[in-house]
Amino acid sequence: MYIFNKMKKKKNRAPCFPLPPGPWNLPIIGNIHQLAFSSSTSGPVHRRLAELAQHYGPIMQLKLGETYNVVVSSPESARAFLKTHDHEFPLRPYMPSASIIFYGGKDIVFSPVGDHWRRMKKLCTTELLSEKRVRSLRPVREEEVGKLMKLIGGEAGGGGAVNLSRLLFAVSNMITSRTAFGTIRELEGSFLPVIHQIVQTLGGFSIGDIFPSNRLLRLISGTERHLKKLHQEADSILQGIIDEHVSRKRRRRETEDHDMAEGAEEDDNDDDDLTLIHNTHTVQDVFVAAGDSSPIAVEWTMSELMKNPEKMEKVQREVRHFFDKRGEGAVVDEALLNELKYLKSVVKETFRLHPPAALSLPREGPETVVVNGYQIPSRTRVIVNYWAIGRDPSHWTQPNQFIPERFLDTCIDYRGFDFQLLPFGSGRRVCPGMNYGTAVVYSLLANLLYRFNWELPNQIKPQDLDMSENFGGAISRKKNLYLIPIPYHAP
Ligand code: HEM
Repeated sequence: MYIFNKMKKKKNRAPCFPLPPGPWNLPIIGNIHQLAFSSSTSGPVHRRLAELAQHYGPIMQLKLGETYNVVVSSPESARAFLKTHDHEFPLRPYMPSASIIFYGGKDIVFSPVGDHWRRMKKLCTTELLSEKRVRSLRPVREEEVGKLMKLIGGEAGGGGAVNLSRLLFAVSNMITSRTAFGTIRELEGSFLPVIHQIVQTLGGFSIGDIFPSNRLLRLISGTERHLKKLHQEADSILQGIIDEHVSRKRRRRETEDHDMAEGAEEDDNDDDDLTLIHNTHTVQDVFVAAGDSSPIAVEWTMSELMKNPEKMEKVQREVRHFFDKRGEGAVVDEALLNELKYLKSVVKETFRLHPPAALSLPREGPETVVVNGYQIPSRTRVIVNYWAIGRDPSHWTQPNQFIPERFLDTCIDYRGFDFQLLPFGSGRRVCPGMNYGTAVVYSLLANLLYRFNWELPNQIKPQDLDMSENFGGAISRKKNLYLIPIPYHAP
């Protein structure tokens, strides 16, 4: 509060407006202790922030180390920051972890809104990840998901449990690999663990990120060394893949030129080449953003369905009835999944309860801004708690219960226009990978539900399934989900 008050005295201010309310803070550490030791429920940061917001309100100030933060926790306040005042918060704060890992913040995620960001985002939304492009990648998804179903079918013979979490992460990265490089890379052993660790560091609450000016702290705590190592590993693997890809393309072009010189017809079917991008920043963004979020969404959906067997039965009935009409054991045709209303509601309900990105990445404005009657000083980090918004009791009845039916008679969607459901964010920094991410989620789920029945191992009762969360850039299950597949329409 002391420093916030000091900021109030600065010249560039709106003196008639108060700062947002917030808990009292200690010198140096600020409110870190309130995040570390909250009163009732213990748990990851997004839960603690939601708990504090119940006391201090949906626009709440927090000082964390050297940083000034405003946490936004209701649909109305999210609308104010992400729509009305969106343009006034164009910057990303300096976060040493992101700067080390993401090439000094030159990528889409960490660069400020400006010409460079606009060019990259346009490339993503209109070309690389557009609806048309995502549709054209359907055969890749269907093939990889098909392989996974065969693998699970093979395992099912033994009657044991499969580590569904691990399989989902692996297949999602296979799909991304083929999408990005046009080929499958052996990623599981080397690259995926590095990407996974990178995602975990991106919560924005590491010691280095809340004391950004204190390099000594980063050196003593070893975080700088750890981050540099992660960056070097990811960069050298990516560079190797990209170099190999570029030379493969060059060789192909030379062969084509040679063939044409010999009189053969030009093969203009460049769609065969699914390659998206040729620079390490963007490729790393794609792997970090795409790699974890889609499998996490499927992992949570399967967990909720296992916990709620009657919902599982209902969604399986819908998927099976729909595809069985097309012949027993039919191919799960992705193009038709849009017609499955209950499956769609199940996915929305999972995004509401378990948004893979529980908190937005922080943004800040160069000027002091007044939002909903509060003064937000320049350079304050604005963090939106998407997790808390999805459970806001003034918008959702029985907010902590898994009730997909609530979406059957509404047109509330997750595309960023309904502020009570923001798993992909909203406004200018909305997720450009939404079409790609949801296509993978629907394809995986429909197949898992159509082809297998599922049981919990070790006589675990549905109500006892552990739903603990990990905190990081994406909120996955703390413990891997193990399930026993029972073939139904197994391939
Ligand atoms: C289920 C899947 C996904 C979910 C739930 C998700 C969620 C999000 C959210 C909430 C944001 C905004 C974060 C904020 O407010 O600061 C975001 C941003 C972003 N996402 Fe996704 N995402 C998913 C899949 C993907 C995929 C597949 C890609 C790329 C292939 C992707 C690329 C990005 C990028 C580049 C940004 C940064 C945009 C910017 O800062 O301008 N996402 N995502």
